[in-house]
Amino acid sequence: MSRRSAGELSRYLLEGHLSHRGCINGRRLSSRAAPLWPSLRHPYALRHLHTQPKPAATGVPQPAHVPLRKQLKEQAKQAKKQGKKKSKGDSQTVDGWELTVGIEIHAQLNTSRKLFSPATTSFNDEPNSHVALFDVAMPGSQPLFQKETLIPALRAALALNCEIQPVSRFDRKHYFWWDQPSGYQITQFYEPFAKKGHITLLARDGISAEDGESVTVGIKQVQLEQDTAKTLAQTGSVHWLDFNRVGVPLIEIITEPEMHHPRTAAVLVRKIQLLLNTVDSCVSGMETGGLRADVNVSVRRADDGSKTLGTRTEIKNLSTIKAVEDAIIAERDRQIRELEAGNVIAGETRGWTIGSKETRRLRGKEGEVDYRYMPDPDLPPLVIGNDLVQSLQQSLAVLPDTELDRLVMHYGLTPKDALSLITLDNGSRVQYFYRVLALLEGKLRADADLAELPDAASYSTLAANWILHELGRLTTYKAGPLASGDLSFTQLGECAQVPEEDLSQLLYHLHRKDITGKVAKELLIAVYLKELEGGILEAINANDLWFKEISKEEYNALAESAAEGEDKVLEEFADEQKYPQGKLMYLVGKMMRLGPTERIDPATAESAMRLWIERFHGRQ
Ligand SMILES: Nc1ncnc2c1ncn2[C@@H]1O[C@H](COP(=O)(O)OP(=O)(O)OP(=O)(O)O)[C@@H](O)[C@H]1O
Ligand SMILES: [Mg+2]
Ligand SMILES: [Mg+2]
Repeated sequence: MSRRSAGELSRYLLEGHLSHRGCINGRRLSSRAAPLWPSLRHPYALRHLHTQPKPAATGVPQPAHVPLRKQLKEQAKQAKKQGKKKSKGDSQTVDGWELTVGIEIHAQLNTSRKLFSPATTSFNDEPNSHVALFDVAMPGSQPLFQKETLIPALRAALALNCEIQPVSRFDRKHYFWWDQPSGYQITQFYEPFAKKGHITLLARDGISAEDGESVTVGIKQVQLEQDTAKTLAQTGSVHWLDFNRVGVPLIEIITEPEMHHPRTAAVLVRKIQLLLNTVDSCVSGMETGGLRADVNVSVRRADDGSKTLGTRTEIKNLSTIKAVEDAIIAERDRQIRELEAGNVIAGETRGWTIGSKETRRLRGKEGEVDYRYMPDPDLPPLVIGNDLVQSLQQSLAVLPDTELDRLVMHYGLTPKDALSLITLDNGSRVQYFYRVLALLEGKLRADADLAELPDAASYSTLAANWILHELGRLTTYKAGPLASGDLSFTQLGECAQVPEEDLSQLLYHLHRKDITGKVAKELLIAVYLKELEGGILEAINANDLWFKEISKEEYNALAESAAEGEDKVLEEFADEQKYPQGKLMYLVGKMMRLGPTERIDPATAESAMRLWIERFHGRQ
């Protein structure tokens, strides 16, 4: 259940199980000795650079990032809206046409080194402070493959069910732009390290209803490649360059053209993001620019008997899941309009701006010839031993589908809560859940009052509910003392704002009904605001917050008082098959108001009210 650290697995590799012959005349260049590469601050400094549109756009300027949580919220809102609509109004299909989508995903690997230089990867440090000579194509420098970068890449390929190739090679893909100092990107074109994988998308993942219960999409290949420098546009025609990102290892995941509905394509991107995160291949997702998607779209008439797909256009650099769906819909509709008007579709690269309705042409689609692919003569083949592959396969983290099943079956969570837990905070929230649960379980086990451990679902759902909803509520305040920012979790699931020990102690007393939900919520806020002097127990004792529940007789008397003058409401329960929950809650609410609220347990009050109703109708 818990993750293995990258370091632990790296040690396996460093023991020499990866056959690596090094690079021709490879020279180790210390990252400390790397020169500070000056940013280009003046437009004239760019005079030797092409100003034609950039032909390949793996690392073009970053559009505004939308936090994952916001993306999920937006998606939920949209799904709700779409759920209410009749399928006719849904935009997943167009009568008479078939859509085909294939996706390329570029994801930054979770490594501390660049792909071909010993410079360390860094995204928040001073610009140009992590740059080796090779990264800026300094004459005389040569690539030196950093074998540790292979570990997260292999984990990703295994999670995508790929066949790992024992021998793969690196190629040069040429294009000229200021973010690529050597004039070519080193990638894997002819012989990638992983091929023939697949991923299964399920109805519960949110695929389009037209795809039924599940759809399996082939992964054509996964290849290793370099990222480009980051361009920071300034006013006028000035661009600043940060070479910290140049040479950072990426994987490109290429799917087969096997998706036929926009939402299913968006779900694929989200699921791959979750998968990469779960196996620690990538730590940053779309929300921080660590993962970007290019979508390839074509249409053909539904009655087209031939096996040939329509001409594809490619929309580059989509940075949110919603953008994937929206851009596909817009491009599909544009292509259909063109074809219906008797025009042909030109193979081209197009762009998409968040919030717009139309894709826009960027340039004609560059092909193999434009890129002048050639094997990189400075890099030997990459030879991957089967023992390494097997070890990584065995130590692979539990994949999201299996984890979701377990959260639902064993811990009793709803699929929706289970999915939220797994998805939030790049998978750290579910790790926090396990940490809290382990402590809570320990406390329940040590509880001398309990003859046996309660049903796992009873305390797991309580913990999940608090970790998702009550913790979530803490950070929704825009003003006041609670507006102290988002909760932050480490990758292993530690949370400094609400330490697991405090939350588990709080949940332990809540589960035992030692304290009320209201008191528990106040204690949580106090923990978050760091207002507690000692721990939870000390705070309960010091403020005498223990729940002093009223007696059974008092519950019954309260039920009777609440029912007084409510004959009309009570009649609604005449048919025992129909038990109007809203009316029942109305009566329970009345009980709470009539009695000493802080001494009443709503669940026990509900049972007392039910009993009273049954007696009223002569059924008990
Ligand atoms: N007719 C089609 N309709 C929709 N998608 C297609 C079609 N033909 C190919 N694709 C998809 O286009 C993508 C091609 O990606 P690939 O990386 O192989 O080539 P590329 O786009 O030319 O390269 P790059 O953009 O990396 O320079 C794949 O995801 C594939 O499934
Ligand atoms: Mg590609
Ligand atoms: Mg492409």
